[in-house]
Amino acid sequence: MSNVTVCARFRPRSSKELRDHRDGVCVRGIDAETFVFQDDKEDELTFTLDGVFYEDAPQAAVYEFLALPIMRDAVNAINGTIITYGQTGAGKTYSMEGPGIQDCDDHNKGLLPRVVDGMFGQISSSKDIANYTVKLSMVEIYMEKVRDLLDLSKGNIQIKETKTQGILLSGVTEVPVSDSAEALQHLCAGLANRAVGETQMNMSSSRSHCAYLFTIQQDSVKDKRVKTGKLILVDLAGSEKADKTGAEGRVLEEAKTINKSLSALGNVINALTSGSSSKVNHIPYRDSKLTRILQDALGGNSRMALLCCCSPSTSNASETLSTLRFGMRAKHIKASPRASEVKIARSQEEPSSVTKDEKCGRILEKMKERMSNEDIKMLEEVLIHEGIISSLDSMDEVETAYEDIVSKTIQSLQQAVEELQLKVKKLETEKKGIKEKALRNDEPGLVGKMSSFISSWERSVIEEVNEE
Ligand SMILES: Nc1ncnc2c1ncn2[C@@H]1O[C@H](COP(=O)(O)OP(=O)(O)OP(=O)(O)O)[C@@H](O)[C@H]1O
Repeated sequence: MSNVTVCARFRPRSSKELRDHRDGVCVRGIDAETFVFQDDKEDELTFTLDGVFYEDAPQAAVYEFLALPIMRDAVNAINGTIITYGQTGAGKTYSMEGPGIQDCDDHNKGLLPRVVDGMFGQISSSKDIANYTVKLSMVEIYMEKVRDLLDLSKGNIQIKETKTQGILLSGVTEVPVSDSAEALQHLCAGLANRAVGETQMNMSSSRSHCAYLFTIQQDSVKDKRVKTGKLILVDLAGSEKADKTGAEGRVLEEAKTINKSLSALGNVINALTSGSSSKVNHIPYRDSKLTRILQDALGGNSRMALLCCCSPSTSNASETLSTLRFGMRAKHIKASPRASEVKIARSQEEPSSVTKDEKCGRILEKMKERMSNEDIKMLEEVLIHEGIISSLDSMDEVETAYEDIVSKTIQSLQQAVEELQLKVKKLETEKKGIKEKALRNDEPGLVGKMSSFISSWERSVIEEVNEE
């Protein structure tokens, strides 16, 4: 089990911060992993993360430590996710993209162009062992809608889940890219589309999440085996609290939606890190589009790196502290990424004797064995009503949704048992108290009456617990 890599990056102070808070720096570096942070009350807190990058850290250092190992694994079919998190203006986009995607000098290039260069570099040095196909998608999540940045006509991409491929963006544009220059060109086009959308919708990129998705498929030259790695880079919306932005009307609604999706991310991380291993812990991935897209990454089947971007200025100390706390929490997620399922290339595959209809039929049969027709109908209605699925076209969806319902049911039953156990404990304490009181009163016959009353009461409670 390897943990998520969590790093902090402090940008240089902006001219405004230098002007307004000349000496106000809330961070003192100790070494490459540890720093001391001074909060609003001037209390000193020591943080140790996997890495910390101070204001003079070059972009290359962030890439080599945080992204390079994940990129290498993705080319070897181990899924990876790299996320930048932090308040608006903390350096997320600078870290992710640099000052620009194309035509940027080598020194300032951000993680994204470096990942693209590194990925195609590695692919070209592995050409004798496998043929690679890389596909690129780019989406923006704004007000809980997923927009295709490579085709603006697709304004509401649906998220689906399949057993074999995990989370999928249904119908999203996937452009094949054969080298670094081609990939960067599409990324630039996507970013230009993002800017067009911003103007059309009168919004700012700091209020939406942007995800860059690479699918890297390798067909082994030797045995025609096919492996696929997914690499997702996410530049999150600003994490500042809605009330701090002083926003009103629609902008306030946007801020609340961003906060909702980022707190959904926090809740997922909390659920992943606080659940006892003996319990089936419900993870609320479905609470936001962001957590749903990141489900595979957060759920463990992916390597993950989180860059907590921070301002070093005292004026931003409280936001910086909440960014760092988020990072500390994420550090406790346990990840156990595995290489994607290996399958034989289609041309070599045995012709499948099972048609899709037959497969669906078998799944339905299996479900019918466990449930009555009425139950199945009710389940369908619940799934549609709860928005878990919109129709029952895909059997994969039905299966997943069924598992989701089962897991939710187990969780609520566990909760009910816990509540009943507490109730029993409370009643036992009360019983003890009543017994003691009766003994103290020492009335002939009363103790006998009380204890037979308590015994029958006890029996009825135990029966109630057993029934529930
Ligand atoms: N490490 C750094 N070195 C130099 N300049 C930086 C660094 N990080 C950020 N900056 C500068 O700080 C400003 C804000 O950074 P950036 O736009 O990346 O913030 P952000 O977190 O992406 O904000 P938003 O949420 O609005 O997108 C930019 O002018 C950027 O060039």
